[in-house]
Amino acid sequence: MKLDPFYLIVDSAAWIERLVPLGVRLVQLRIKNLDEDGLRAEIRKAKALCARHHCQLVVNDHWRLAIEEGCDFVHLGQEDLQTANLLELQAAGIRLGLSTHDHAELETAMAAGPAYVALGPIYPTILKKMKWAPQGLERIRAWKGRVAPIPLIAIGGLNPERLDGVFEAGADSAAVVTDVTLNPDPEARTREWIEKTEQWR
Ligand SMILES: Cc1ncc(COP(=O)(O)OP(=O)(O)O)c(N)n1
Ligand SMILES: Cc1nc(C(=O)O)sc1CCOP(=O)(O)O
Ligand SMILES: [Mg+2]
Repeated sequence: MKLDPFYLIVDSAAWIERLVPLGVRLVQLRIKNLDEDGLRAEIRKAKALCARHHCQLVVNDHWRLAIEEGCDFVHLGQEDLQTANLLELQAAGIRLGLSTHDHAELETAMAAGPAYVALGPIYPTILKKMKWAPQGLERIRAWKGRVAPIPLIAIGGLNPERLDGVFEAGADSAAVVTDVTLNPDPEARTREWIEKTEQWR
């Protein structure tokens, strides 16, 4: 499976409405702290927008709502994996993206039959506190050897200047939050990411 090399992660359908029409082809809806009705409405809106703009939607964490809303891709971390029902996800035909941060997590992820594996944080991230030190580019190379032909996503502290290194080390896609959403001009930054990743598309 080929994934787009630019993987945008946002925390609302409003962001999707704003940025996906610019040509984003892979987006994750990552919402924390919203009640079930609110989440369902966000997922529904995101799904409709993504369908309209030919963009692959990945729902973070909320796998049961993703099934109920007819979504086809879910991202789970290792803690999420402990409570998710993989058989239910499989029966619903949902593809699974999984986070990894060390070798033990990589073994767990590979055993779950993922559609992609994410490795992070490659560089320091300001989005959330993490217990792992930055992985660095060599770690991408090591992960690639274990994960291929399953796509490998790099995440954490990425920006357009860091993309050459990340892709040369073997990542298939680069995931980003704050470099776009905290940028003074998110639309211009999104266009920059799309252009910069064109050579790997
Ligand atoms: C592409 C991608 N990679 C990693 C993560 C992190 O997932 P997780 O460890 O479950 O942490 P939260 O994002 O849920 O805080 C991700 N969401 N996407
Ligand atoms: C959500 C997330 N997961 C990570 C992991 O390593 O699993 S790093 C990360 C934050 C990514 O945000 P930014 O692009 O702003 O650094
Ligand atoms: Mg999670």
